[in-house]
Amino acid sequence: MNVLIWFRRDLRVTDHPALAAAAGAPVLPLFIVDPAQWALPERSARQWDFVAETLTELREDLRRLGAPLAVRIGDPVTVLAKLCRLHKVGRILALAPRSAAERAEDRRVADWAREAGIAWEVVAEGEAETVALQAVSGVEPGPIPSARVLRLAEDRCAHRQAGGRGRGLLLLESFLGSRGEGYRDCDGPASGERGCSRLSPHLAWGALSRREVLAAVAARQAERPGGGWGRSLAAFQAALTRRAVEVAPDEDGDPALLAAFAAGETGLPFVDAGMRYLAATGWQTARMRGLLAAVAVQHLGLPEAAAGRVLARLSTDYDPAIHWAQMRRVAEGRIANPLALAEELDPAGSFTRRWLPELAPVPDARLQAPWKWVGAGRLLGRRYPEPVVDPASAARAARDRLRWRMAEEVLEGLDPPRRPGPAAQLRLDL
Ligand SMILES: Cc1cc2nc3c(=O)[nH]c(=O)nc-3n(C[C@H](O)[C@H](O)[C@H](O)COP(=O)(O)OP(=O)(O)OC[C@H]3O[C@@H](n4cnc5c(N)ncnc54)[C@H](O)[C@@H]3O)c2cc1C
Repeated sequence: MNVLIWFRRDLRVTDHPALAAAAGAPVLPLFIVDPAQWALPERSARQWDFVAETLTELREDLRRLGAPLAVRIGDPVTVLAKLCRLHKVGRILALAPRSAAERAEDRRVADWAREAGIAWEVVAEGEAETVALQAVSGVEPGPIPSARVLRLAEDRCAHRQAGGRGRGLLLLESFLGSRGEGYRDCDGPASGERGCSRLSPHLAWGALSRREVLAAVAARQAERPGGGWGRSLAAFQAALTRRAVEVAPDEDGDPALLAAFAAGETGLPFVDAGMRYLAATGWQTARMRGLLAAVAVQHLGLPEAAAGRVLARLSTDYDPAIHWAQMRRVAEGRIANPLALAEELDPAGSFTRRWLPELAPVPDARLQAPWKWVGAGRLLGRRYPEPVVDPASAARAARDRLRWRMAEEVLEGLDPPRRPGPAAQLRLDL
């Protein structure tokens, strides 16, 4: 019986139990580009470009094993139905879904498959041997579409990470070989660029499996059990095994504030520098993402969903299963202090100055609060915006809102928002 392997956020041939389960039968490996998913506001061309590069490499890896990847554009059920009919497929295998949207899609596929008399199996992630494949004959691989073909808006990201498993493996090697030693203390926006693993887009799209990265970490731990390496590897392991739960986005917010936040034009220099860095690279450290999300939700009062969509669209590694859980954690967490955090993470101001060249005339002492500078009148509202909120009173208002919300939830008999425990806490300052 011909077997179709449906690739989704598992773009690899190693550690792929669904591929291994199909061994012996003719297989049709498939990736479906669903235009409805790619039209969502949290999706962007930078994400697709990364995926397209990863698919190109996956196609080559699968071709070497014996069955190249087919790529089709369309609604998943329609595409699957057509391919099953054309190529006499009787069984479809896929790895388990990770997000609510994927789980909903799986329910639709299961209903259709039952009606159509096709076996539909979801296989759990895990270790698996890479096996030689026999291709279903007569399948046109089909082009991997460009972002333009998918009608994704133009999206300049000058320093985007390149896709492909090979790139991911190189990052893993350099991280475990040298870059990772100071990982535990690398949460500033400048040090994090080199000191973090930068594996997130590769993990988000499954070009590397979490299991194989954890196995490589364990091997390194055996070589370097203590000291800086020991602490950093333990912290990295904790990040990799953090639970990812999706919280569905639902609301919109004040369009002017949202636009200022998205453009890095809030008038709060460290926040704007962080947003402009994210826009230019598609990546940020966890601590900076926490600050950006916190300022958006707490100080600017933007709904979690609207702020989350802006951050998601700019992130090459957007992963719904991680992203919305983190947004919720930040929204319910401690109130951030962007000025204090700027002082801690960018004490010399070099990161802020690099991404906000218009602040060149502002002296160091006023860099993070240019409205207090005597020359502010020549700069603010002209080359750089006035702050859209006063950080201190916005923080007080956010604290009051959070207290009210907790009180209301207790009155309604619900659990108050859980505060993260010390180990998991985003280190945002009060
Ligand atoms: C508001 C907010 C939104 C976020 N959205 C995303 C997202 O869409 N995609 C994403 O991959 N990460 C997201 N994160 C988590 C984290 O910021 C990134 O994983 C990290 O910055 C990616 O860089 P890295 O690969 O160098 O991470 P490293 O620090 O080297 O960590 C290694 C891997 O561990 C995993 N990881 C790290 N932190 C977390 C976490 N808190 N929860 C679950 N897994 C984690 C990631 O897969 C990451 O690649 C978000 C964090 C916040 C605060």
